[in-house]
Amino acid sequence: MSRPLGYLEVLTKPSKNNFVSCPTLSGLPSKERRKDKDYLKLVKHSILKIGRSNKECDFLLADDPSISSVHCHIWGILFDDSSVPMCYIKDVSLNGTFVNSKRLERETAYVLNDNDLIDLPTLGNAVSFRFLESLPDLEDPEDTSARKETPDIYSTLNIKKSVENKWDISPRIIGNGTFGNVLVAFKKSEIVASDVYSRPNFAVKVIKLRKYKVDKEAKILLKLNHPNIIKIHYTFNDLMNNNLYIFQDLIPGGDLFSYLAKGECLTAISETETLIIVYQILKALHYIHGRGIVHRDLKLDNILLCSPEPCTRIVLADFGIAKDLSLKNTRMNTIVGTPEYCAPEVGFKATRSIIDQSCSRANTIDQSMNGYDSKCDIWSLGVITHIMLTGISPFYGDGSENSIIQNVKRGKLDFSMKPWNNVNHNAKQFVEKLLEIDADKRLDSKQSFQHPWISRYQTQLEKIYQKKIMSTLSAAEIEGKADWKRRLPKCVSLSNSSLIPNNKKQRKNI
Ligand SMILES: Nc1ncnc2c1ncn2[C@@H]1O[C@H](COP(=O)(O)OP(=O)(O)OP(=O)(O)O)[C@@H](O)[C@H]1O
Repeated sequence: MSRPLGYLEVLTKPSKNNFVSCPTLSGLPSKERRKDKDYLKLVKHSILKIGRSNKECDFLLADDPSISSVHCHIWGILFDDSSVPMCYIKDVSLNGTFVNSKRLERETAYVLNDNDLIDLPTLGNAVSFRFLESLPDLEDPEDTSARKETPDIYSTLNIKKSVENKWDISPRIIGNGTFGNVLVAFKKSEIVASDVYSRPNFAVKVIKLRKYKVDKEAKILLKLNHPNIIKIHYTFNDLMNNNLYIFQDLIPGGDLFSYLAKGECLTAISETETLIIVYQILKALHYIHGRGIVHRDLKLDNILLCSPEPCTRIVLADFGIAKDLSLKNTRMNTIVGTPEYCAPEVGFKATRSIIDQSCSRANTIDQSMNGYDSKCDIWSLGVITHIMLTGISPFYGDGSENSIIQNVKRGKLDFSMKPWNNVNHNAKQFVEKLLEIDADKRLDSKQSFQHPWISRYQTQLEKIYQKKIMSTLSAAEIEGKADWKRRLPKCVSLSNSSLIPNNKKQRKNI
């Protein structure tokens, strides 16, 4: 059973009806009672919902009309088993959710820190929770000696606490990869600007720059502006320490790999959920390929979710080895990427010199001599789609590079495997067309949209896309364009004065 990623101590005296079990948490130990206190557990990638609707919420506040049917979402993300969980809160209400007396921007996720106080304004007594990273030691609650010493991340990673007096970097690591660490960051100007509102969170990727290498990732990202591509706000090159800082949106739902990972293996998701993700990745690929940019490292880990649930907005990240061909329209030759997702024409470092002319991929050799183009991203999308539909990585074998190479050489997909049983014929054909060894015959991003698996549902997919994107972009980004206010939950609106945090200092400032 997965360990809790955090706890909510219920500070408001609960009435006997206000805790309900919910479908996402059913069967899991979602509540714990200790010394007369109730603690709600945050379970990996399950969203805990608080509000008035007994159909949708895990914690029910049915008696108070100022609470929205779903008032706020709280969830935890675990990057991997060795990392510290990240927990987030998002307000989706009319009357607001407050953390440490500051109101949260609606539809925007915020990182929760140990001991944060969460208040929901009501007509009667405020409803309050305390967020805890772990449960207090009940034997001796005052004893802090057992608590973990947090290492000094700044000196361990050799990174700055503050950049150019514009950005603060928190010691919280969201994730890490081969090239860098990603941490939570804040814009300094937001401290003054958001006197009442809580400060928005950003992410900063800190990459060790190899000498004489330019910051290609930042340069490419700065050119792009698309809802399914990570948005960057600022970059800073620390020449003294050879570090590049890329400040970007924080995408709070974790990556697709963690989303699919249950226990020891990856699990399949429904065809509809897969379709919605594939549609968004295709939008992003169509956008970048049209501008001469090739990602070259498309994989589950580089696809981020705005929240850990079906139908969410997804965002392509990690343009660390992306290539910009817009200035010089050539093909590429460098062998890069992750073998499991790597198109045959890109080649594998281990075999480029000894590739066997007699293998069924003879044409691949010519292609690899001629270089490769943006279709390498389409192959990777084929691998990703295969995994989402079946939980199986098509060429993974025993995971070694040799085994992957052998499997890619054979290029055979096995649709007789059980997980394919309930998958629609069009979906299988789509995967086949993306995992076509001959890159010339492989679909490109435009043709992929025209494949029956996608085109048949185009209207519905576009509707879901517009709705989901509108609801997950922050209010500021969609201001003036959206009708999101009309879609607010039906509940009693508190007067403006009731929205002021119940805190003297705050009142003075207003
Ligand atoms: N903007 C972001 N918001 C939230 N999480 C992020 C963000 N950027 C990256 N991450 C998390 O950090 C992880 C590592 O980031 P990234 O892939 O950019 O690093 P990398 O060193 O280039 O990785 P790789 O080894 O895949 O090349 C991602 O898998 C993701 O879980």
